[in-house]
Amino acid sequence: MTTDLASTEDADALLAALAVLTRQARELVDAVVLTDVPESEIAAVTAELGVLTERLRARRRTSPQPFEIGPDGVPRHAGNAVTGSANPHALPLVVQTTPERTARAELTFRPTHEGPPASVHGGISAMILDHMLGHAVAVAGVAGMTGTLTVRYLRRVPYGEPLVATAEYTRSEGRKSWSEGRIALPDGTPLVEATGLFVTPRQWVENPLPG
Ligand SMILES: CCCCCCCC/C=C\CCCCCCCC(=O)SCCNC(=O)CCNC(=O)[C@H](O)C(C)(C)COP(=O)(O)OP(=O)(O)OC[C@H]1O[C@@H](n2cnc3c(N)ncnc32)[C@H](O)[C@@H]1OP(=O)(O)O
Repeated sequence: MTTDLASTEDADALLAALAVLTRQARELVDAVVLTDVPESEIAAVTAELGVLTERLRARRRTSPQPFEIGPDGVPRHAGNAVTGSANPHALPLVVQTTPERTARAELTFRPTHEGPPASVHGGISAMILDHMLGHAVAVAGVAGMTGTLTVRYLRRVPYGEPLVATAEYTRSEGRKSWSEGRIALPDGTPLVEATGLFVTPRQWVENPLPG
């Protein structure tokens, strides 16, 4: 059955409960990646998880929680793959808009993000930078879809250590806007740098994102 739960239950209470479930699901993913229990225990846990998965499937949405303007006036997207409080796949990345209207996020990758041994997968770093660069153009008032993302990997990205991601809008030409950003150590040493070109779809020009 497909049901829009938000229309039948208090939306904020539902989102809060989903956020708790999502954090637990991330714990589960981390536990799966690092578990060293014997095969029989793996099989037993798998069976229990199958039952729990079916309980969640009892009522299904047609798509993840939507992009919307929250009660505090700040845009939120609980279903987003990078920032979503209701998406276990999300880090989640918590992006701040600085007074200078740049994007800043403190983040710590986990073992589940491993690519090369003991390092974060390059695609994961690119995903985080895509979002940071997109946030930077959005808060500059020229939100767009990623057209081109150029990533330069300077140093291995560790997991389990606090890092800082920043991005800023640089310029626009018509519906094309550019931003640049980086993931760095807390002392500012850059690990990965990126430049992005974002294209504002024609229909968004009339109806831009708030910011
Ligand atoms: C107080 C606090 C406030 C807080 C506010 C917070 C707000 C923050 C909110 C939210 C942040 C969200 C951050 C999200 C970040 C993640 C974004 C993604 O991952 S997006 C998914 C991946 N990208 C796609 O799926 C695109 C798929 N492609 C398309 O949809 C189209 O191709 C699109 C829109 C990119 C272009 O389509 P057309 O029809 O508009 O393009 P045409 O009219 O042909 O071109 C316009 C110009 O752009 C160039 N162009 C088009 N596509 C290009 C491309 N791929 N690369 C380079 N140039 C391109 C063209 O050459 C043309 O340039 P010429 O005007 O001639 O100079």
